[in-house]
Amino acid sequence: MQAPPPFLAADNLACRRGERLLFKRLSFRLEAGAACHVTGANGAGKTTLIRALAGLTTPYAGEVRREGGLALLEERSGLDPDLPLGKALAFWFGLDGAQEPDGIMAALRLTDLAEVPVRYLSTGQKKRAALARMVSQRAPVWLLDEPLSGLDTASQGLVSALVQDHCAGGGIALIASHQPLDLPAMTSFAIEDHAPAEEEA
Ligand SMILES: Nc1ncnc2c1ncn2[C@@H]1O[C@H](COP(=O)(O)OP(=O)(O)OP(=O)(O)O)[C@@H](O)[C@H]1O
Repeated sequence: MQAPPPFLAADNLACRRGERLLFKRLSFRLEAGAACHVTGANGAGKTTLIRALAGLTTPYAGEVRREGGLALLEERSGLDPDLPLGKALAFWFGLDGAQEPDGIMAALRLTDLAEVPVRYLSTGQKKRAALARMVSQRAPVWLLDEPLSGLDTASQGLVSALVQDHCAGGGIALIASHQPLDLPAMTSFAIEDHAPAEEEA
């Protein structure tokens, strides 16, 4: 039986951190093939939104609904710092049942780094490794928190191409980034547009 088409929806979402209400009345629905860019200044609540969408934090109000598996790219990659990159990724590729681990390594320009311990990798190299892990999960719904940070221009282009391919194949991508993104047919919203009035915050 064919899987139902993926979607990701937020209905009237509100999230707090500590005493502060970060955003409220945030609603959207992303269908198969959609890419959405969430912008916002440091501390505006992008990570909080991503974590709520991933089900890692309980929203203060509202609901998240989703059809389809989820892959999350966040600051922590989960890669063992003491293992060579190839082995650290192979652990996750095994769990994820990745079909083409060599192809994923090559696509993210990691092949030549396979023997380098994860802790020696540069920030950008670690980010590309985390992206490889995410791609290997073959989940239709991608949540990416600051995927461009630490990447040079060429690698930023790589991320855009990956997301574009994913969406062209019927996937969904929600990308939180304070950096500009250039993807065709991408929607976007600023998290500040959902900030509560000062007396509510
Ligand atoms: N455990 C906590 N208790 C209270 N406030 C917190 C907690 N964690 C984060 N915050 C605050 O919540 C706000 C939103 O944080 P969040 O990480 O979602 O922002 P962000 O938009 O992702 O920022 P950045 O672009 O800097 O990563 C920040 O002002 C932060 O200081």
